[in-house]
Amino acid sequence: MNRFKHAGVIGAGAWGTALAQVCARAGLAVTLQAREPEVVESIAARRENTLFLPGVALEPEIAAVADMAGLSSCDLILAVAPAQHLRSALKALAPHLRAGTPVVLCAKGVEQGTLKLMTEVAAETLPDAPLAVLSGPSFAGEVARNLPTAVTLACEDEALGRAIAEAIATPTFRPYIAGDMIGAEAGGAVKNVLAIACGIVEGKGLGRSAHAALITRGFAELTRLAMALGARAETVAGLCGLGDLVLTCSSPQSRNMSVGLALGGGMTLTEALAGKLSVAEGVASAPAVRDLATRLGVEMPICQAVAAILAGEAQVDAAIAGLLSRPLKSEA
Ligand SMILES: NC(=O)c1ccc[n+]([C@@H]2O[C@H](COP(=O)([O-])OP(=O)(O)OC[C@H]3O[C@@H](n4cnc5c(N)ncnc54)[C@H](O)[C@@H]3O)[C@@H](O)[C@H]2O)c1
Ligand SMILES: O=P(O)(O)OC[C@H](O)CO
Repeated sequence: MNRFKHAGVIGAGAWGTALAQVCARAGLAVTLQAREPEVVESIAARRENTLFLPGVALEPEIAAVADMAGLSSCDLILAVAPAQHLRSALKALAPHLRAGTPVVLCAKGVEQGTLKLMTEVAAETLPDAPLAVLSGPSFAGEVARNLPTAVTLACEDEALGRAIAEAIATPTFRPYIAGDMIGAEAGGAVKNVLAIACGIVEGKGLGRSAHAALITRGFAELTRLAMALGARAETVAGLCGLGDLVLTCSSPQSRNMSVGLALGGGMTLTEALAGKLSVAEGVASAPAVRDLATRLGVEMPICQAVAAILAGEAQVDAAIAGLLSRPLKSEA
């Protein structure tokens, strides 16, 4: 029997809307909180999120609300606001959260300034809420259309992790349970920065060999940072780390890879982001990942190069030359 009956989803971007679809298909009542009035209106009037997930017919169980107060009767919350806005979203939720309600963190990023992971942000804003992390290779459009997807559902409380996974699983959406929340969130945050690098490689036409080298050496960076943060190696080798890195570095469907493609093709960052409503988390997380690596003494040359390019401190060609001319070293 499902322990949960009513899911509240914070953030009606593409991923929040896709996860609302998953929860509805899993048999839960769903309230989707949207920041934009036009999203609430389009879902109510047309059963479609015309702003962030156009063309997908939404399940009848999904109700959209503007105010966090609309989530007060939910017994499970999925927090899907972008990483840089998670703190303000959870602060707004706090007065309406029922005691003991688990909060599943679904954003992939590191908070700028504080350099905090999403679990740290949530622990500060909702100190009493049980937390879990949902992360893995999953394009919103594919999940919303019911294509097969597997993700990591990480929770320190194994029984709670299992209960959440059972509540949201469907025949096409398969959460694998893990105990390592840090590994799950570190993988998702760093892969976005690496996807920008992969986009640059593609945009510059550097070839499949360079692409494979970048994914592999990028994974080494991701693993080093995650381990320094306290993650377990087997978590980052799973769906939320390696799996998501492979997906995001392999398809222009990725917003992060698209930014890299534009930069590699000669656009400035401003040009690459112009007119985009959707979020490319790696752009905001790159400087935070770089600063976190410096603080922890972790070598992350690819992420550092991406941060320097995004900040206008390095040109693309010079950054690539810099990476290729690093002293030869042991692969391990
Ligand atoms: N789209 C995907 O395929 C996908 C898949 C997995 C994880 N994610 C992650 O989910 C998170 C949300 O991404 P998305 O794709 O749903 O977003 P999106 O790009 O589709 O939409 C942008 C979102 O940002 C919100 N937003 C903009 N300004 C804001 C502000 N000032 N305060 C609060 N919210 C604001 C909007 O309301 C909207 O929900 C990100 O961390 C992303 O990495 C996305
Ligand atoms: O479109 P992106 O680059 O934000 O990637 C979406 C998901 O994180 C892929 O798992």
